[in-house]
Amino acid sequence: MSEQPLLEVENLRIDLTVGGTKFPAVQDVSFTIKRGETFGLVGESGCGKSITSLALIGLLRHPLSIGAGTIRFDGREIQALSPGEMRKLRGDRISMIFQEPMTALNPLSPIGRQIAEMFVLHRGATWKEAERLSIEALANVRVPAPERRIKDYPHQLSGGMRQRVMIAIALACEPDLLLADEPTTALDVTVQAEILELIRDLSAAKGTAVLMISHDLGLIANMCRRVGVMYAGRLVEERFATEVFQSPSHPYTSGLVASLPLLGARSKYGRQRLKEISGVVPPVAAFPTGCRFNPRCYAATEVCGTEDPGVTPLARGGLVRCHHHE
Ligand SMILES: Nc1ncnc2c1ncn2[C@@H]1O[C@H](COP(=O)(O)OP(=O)(O)OP(=O)(O)O)[C@@H](O)[C@H]1O
Repeated sequence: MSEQPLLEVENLRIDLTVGGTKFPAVQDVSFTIKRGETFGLVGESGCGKSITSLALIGLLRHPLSIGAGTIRFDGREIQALSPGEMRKLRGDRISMIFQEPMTALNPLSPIGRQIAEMFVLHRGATWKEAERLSIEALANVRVPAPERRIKDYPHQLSGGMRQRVMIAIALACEPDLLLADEPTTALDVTVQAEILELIRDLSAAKGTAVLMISHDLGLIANMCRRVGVMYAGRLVEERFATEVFQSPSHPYTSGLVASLPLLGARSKYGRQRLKEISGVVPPVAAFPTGCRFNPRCYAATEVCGTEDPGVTPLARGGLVRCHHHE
């Protein structure tokens, strides 16, 4: 395993332009992902997880843009890549799966053809070879009778099967990094578990690094080695997944832990089970001064409303952004 991280995000800022004014929707976000590592971004809706992942693959569009910071993939700065190089990177080395596969699949094309296209376009396979490879790819994502299924159109499949097809397409070219943004949110619980297991097994078998995004800390902690907790565009804590549960440092993380059905009782701050964090994530243009979590924080003092806490490294690795962390 090479020492250099596969992905390095350094002080990323993403601006949201509204009426000529730029607001930092994401600010000072830094994290790294090593080859083969699973890293999760967690936080409530609107914290900036999705736009962070879009920035990594050059897919931010107006009114959003990268305002500052660097993103390096395998040592290369992605902001310096031409649109053509970026497209190639997306097809060959970084791929994505989303919450709703229907938006990514072509409704008018049989699924076998859509998988085969990946092998033809990115691997130079002939259509004949590509058909064989697509049957293999469907078998790998545990789709039964793949030689018959390749002729199906997306609407003929269940949500879980469509997500398997998306995973087959995403992993067809054996990418180094898979971005998975809420890949199971639209599925029912049993199917959700199967899909997560599939992502975990396939990425482990191929050594694919995964950036998993979810609002569900339980899911992220189960799937990922390290976890970044985002709140209002900032990374407020970054830890090994196991430590997030055992000793959350940021009150927001503690709130997320306390709101989990089975683990709530263990949280340092939330003794009650299923304790909710009161309030909502503010809109980008109304982020509070000081610590952005301070209006919702039970531990907030005067300084939290006036001064940005900055980042503190934690003794056992990781970091926290809080004036009163423990
Ligand atoms: N195209 C856009 N135009 C205006 N604001 C946007 C746009 N896309 C995202 N935002 C805003 O940027 C912030 C971060 O959005 P983002 O989608 O990254 O959040 P998230 O944490 O992934 O939540 P979700 O799970 O709901 O997608 C939100 O306040 C959102 O409203």
